[in-house]
Amino acid sequence: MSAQREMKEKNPWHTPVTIIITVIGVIAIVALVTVAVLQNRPLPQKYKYGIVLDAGSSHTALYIYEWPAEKDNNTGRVEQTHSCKVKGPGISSYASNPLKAGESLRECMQEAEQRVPGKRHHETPLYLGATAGMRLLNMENSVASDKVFQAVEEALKKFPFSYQGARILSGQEEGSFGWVTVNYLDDRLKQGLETTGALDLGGASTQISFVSDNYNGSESPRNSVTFRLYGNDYNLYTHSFLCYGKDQALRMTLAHQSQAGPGTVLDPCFHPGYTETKNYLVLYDSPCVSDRKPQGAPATFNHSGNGNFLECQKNIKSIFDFNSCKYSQCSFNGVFQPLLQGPFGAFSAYYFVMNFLNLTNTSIPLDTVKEKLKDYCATPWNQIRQQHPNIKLKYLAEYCFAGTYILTLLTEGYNFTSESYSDIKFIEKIKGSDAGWTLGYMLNLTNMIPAEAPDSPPLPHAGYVSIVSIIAVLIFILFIFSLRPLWPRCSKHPQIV
Ligand SMILES: Nc1ccn([C@@H]2O[C@H](COP(=O)(O)OP(=O)(O)OP(=O)(O)O)[C@@H](O)[C@H]2O)c(=O)n1
Ligand SMILES: [Ca+2]
Repeated sequence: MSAQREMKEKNPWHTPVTIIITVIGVIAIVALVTVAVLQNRPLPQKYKYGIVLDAGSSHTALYIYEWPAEKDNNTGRVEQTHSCKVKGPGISSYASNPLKAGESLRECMQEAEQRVPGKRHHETPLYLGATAGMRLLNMENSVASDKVFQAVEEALKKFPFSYQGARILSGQEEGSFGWVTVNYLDDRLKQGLETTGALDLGGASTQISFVSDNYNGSESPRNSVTFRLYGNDYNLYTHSFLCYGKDQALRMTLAHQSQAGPGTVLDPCFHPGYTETKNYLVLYDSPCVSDRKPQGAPATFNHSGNGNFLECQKNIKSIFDFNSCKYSQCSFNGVFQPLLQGPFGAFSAYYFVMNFLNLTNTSIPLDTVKEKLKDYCATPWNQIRQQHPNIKLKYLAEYCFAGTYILTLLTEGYNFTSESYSDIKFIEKIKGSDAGWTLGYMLNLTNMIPAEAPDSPPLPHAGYVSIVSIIAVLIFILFIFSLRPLWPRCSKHPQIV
């Protein structure tokens, strides 16, 4: 018994000095780590907001973007939190009743008022950008387009946001901001990775934008846009084809066919059994076709389908000029285009159409895609209607044309081949945000992408805390060892006295 007590008394860790040192040391480490954690804890997130209205030719959509308030220009953090599709047609369709254009936006704007926290309203920038529909209206009747903008402006100013103006985007802006959006959302800009090209198909115009190594902008300066983003220089090729959006391309194809003579148009791009009476005035009411209006045409014509993919493709090709090119290489209509390069994201109507047709998988060989489309076009209209009772008839009737147009534009127009077709991805959203020009437009106008790479802390928060803790423990152990002379002597084999 007494020998055991002796051993206990001689245990060096049980001397008062070491116990006090240990307690003080533990308290010091806990204090140090707590201070480090508290000091560096991310502050409770506060968000800022931005609103962009995309006034397209076929419809207007409102997008709300959100980003952490303290990280305005710190990369890849802006996200779309809400979108609202305005009921009715695009604002350019209200040329004869501009007030209605303003009114049409009210519902989505009220939704935005609900979605953005009240105390942020006054500092939330609100932009409206109009694209090809307003470009065409402006060409046709600039007084009418000014009136539409006036009405839209008055309607938007009634809301508590920071209204930043409504304007028509140039084709270059539309194309290049779409490219910025896609590459920003994919985190390609910040990391200086190979970029993704952008293909946007709207109702009235279409854009192609990509970076190509063999293009420095000198051959066709009007197709060149340069950006310096996060310390990298980009020389972007971009072109917008006015009138080559899905709806205007359909008009041009129809106009081409109706030149054969008034009466009935038997259209291979529409399903067998499809038949509608259409108005010549409506068909030719666009600067894209107005010069082709036949003389002395009757008021209406009968538009019927016979569903033939190859014939449809032939008709569609007739709206492209593949012959004139004063550059080293062209896409079509004498427009310069450098060699295609890299992956491409194809969005808007590219996605709507190919998604409907179940053809978004581009690893399917192009020939198989064409076969499937051929079968789809040949399917009787009655059967199509029965299979898709919930799809808007106007869209439904046009998917055969639209699919054929998309393949023709990509392969004959932009020169994608059976091989490079698989470089295209049909996309709707990237990480929850819609692909389109709106996000890139807002990032640009709010200076949210810095020209130079931002300074970032060398370590993430968790790494920092771990390193501080490990170092603190090491210092403590060293401290204990430095006190060795104070340790009471201990012997390995305590002797029984
Ligand atoms: N589910 C849908 C939705 C739209 N569309 C078609 O897609 C085109 C509209 O594409 P969008 O990108 O919305 O065009 P806008 O932005 O309105 O037009 P633009 O960019 O030319 O101004 C229209 O032809 C419309 O018929 C479709 O086929 N299926
Ligand atoms: Ca568009």
